[in-house]
Amino acid sequence: MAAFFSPPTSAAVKIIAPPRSDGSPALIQSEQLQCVNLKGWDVSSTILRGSGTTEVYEHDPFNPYDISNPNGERESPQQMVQGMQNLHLNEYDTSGNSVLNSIVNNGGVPSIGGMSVRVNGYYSPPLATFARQPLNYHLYTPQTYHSNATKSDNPSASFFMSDDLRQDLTQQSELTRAVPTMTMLNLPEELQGYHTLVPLDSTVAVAGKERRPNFGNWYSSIYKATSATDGFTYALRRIENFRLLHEAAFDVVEQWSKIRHPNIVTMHEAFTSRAFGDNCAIIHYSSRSGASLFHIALIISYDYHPNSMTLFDAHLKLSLQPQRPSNSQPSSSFISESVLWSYISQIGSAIRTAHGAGLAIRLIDSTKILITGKNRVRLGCCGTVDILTYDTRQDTHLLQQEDLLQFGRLLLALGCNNLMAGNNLTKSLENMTRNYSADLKSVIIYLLGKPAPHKSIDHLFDMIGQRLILEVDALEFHTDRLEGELSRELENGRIVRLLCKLGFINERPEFDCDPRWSETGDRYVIKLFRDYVFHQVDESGNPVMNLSHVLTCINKLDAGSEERIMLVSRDEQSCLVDGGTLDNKVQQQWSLYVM
Ligand SMILES: Nc1ncnc2c1ncn2[C@@H]1O[C@H](COP(=O)(O)OP(=O)(O)OP(=O)(O)O)[C@@H](O)[C@H]1O
Repeated sequence: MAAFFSPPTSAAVKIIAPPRSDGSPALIQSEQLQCVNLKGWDVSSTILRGSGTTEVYEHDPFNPYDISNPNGERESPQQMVQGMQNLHLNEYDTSGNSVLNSIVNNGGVPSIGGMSVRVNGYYSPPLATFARQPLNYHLYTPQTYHSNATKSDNPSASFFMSDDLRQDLTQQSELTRAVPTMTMLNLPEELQGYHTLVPLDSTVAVAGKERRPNFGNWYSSIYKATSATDGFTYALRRIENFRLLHEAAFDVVEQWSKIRHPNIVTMHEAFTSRAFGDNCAIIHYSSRSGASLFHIALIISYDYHPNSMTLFDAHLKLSLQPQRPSNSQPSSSFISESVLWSYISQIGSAIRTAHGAGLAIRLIDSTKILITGKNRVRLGCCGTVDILTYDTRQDTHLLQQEDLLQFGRLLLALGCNNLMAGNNLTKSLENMTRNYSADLKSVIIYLLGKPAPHKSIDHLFDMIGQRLILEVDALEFHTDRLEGELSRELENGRIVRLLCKLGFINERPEFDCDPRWSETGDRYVIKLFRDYVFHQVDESGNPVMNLSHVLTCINKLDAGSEERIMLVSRDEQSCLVDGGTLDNKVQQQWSLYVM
């Protein structure tokens, strides 16, 4: 609990009566005090102002913050400042002098980070348990990232993460929690510890649609599934009618699952299953039982990246569509050079890691590379071909050379916006010359060159070093942006915590009949504050639903703003002006009843 909620703040409680109609300070009579029913207030530090200022100290034995003695006597301001000597307002300051220094430097008025803070006896010696006060926590985190959202467009927008990021994250979270619909029948309920299977491939989801082998000669499909073991969501690739002749084919799983790379979709495990009841019977040979008939599927589990799309879908699909009428929008457009360089460095880096581990990707294809964020790509099914072709083992060096060729073909297809670009190399390279730099063309020519001992992915990185610097810069800008977004959410977390505290305190049903509860003391002010924030009405009596007002009020409350607000009782018979002390009241009430 303590990790989530902040300790008391140091602002003093101050109640100031509204001025008279002629502007002169109000005189508070004892009858008026009765009218707002001060019984039960924490008045130990209450200052009532007006002509003939009255100070009232009433000891509350149940209030841990009340520092007055039972006779109602309290410390003088000098004693209070002396009490401060034991304090560290900044809990991270180990010098022991931070508060004293700030008092001295501010002419006797304590200040933190340039802001004056009012000090009362809450921090005096009898309450040593409240000595550590991380007040910095209550200061605003300034926005560090300047987004396009301007306050004038929508004042509350600056409090929240940007719309595009929120939309992305919401969609991802929604897709992660998606459950199968009625049209997704015939899926196993349980599959070796995975459940709630949802097809990710449209060809599986649409029943009766004609299918073609889509993974070499195999039929493949992919499902989102939840693991019963760890509760995480995974992508299960299913290769239909797979014949596992050697258990050793799965050895490669161990190698691939160890590879953690930001541009490789991590493999977790592989197994065979009959749960799908694959409709082609196959012969399964086992040395112990001999040949047998099984309907078996190979299942490989990978990290699930919600809302991802393949490079093919993103860039090449439209180019395959029949020509549209001339007056319609162009069906495809060329990828910008910077995006292509970004793909080169990301995919190149993934290949480099795999080759460094003695592995080969073996399938660098636009339909198997996922875009999982803005220009963020990941190789999607590393290791699957290794399992499928275990029986026809090949030299790793040759396979790695083949990776480079496939990489070159992919770049050519993306650059020419044509899946078949590799079929006419000369024309495709001419195309590239027209649209892209000579450097890019050289990279593609290098990758498409004949396999040779010196040809390697490392050499490719020697060629593109300069471009990598730009990629690193772009990544760092992106990190800055995300950190900026995160700092906004930090503020929102703070607001939610405060709202939770208000919710816990306001109108607790168990005290409903107790007049000393919500209609008295700090609770009453907190209740009126809640009305002030949420239940205002306009001149026509319609509710004011102004989110900015709510956020501003809650932020001011949390920061202990000195601003004074008029709180009016529901019967409009009494009103209070609170001078920025609500944060203490909320904290005290919260601590009294919850901690
Ligand atoms: N690990 C994954 N996490 C999340 N989604 C994935 C993952 N792997 C694939 N997908 C999604 O599943 C869909 C189908 O993937 P698949 O590999 O079958 O490619 P495809 O586009 O259907 O190609 P093909 O025409 O060869 O079937 C793709 O749109 C892809 O975005």
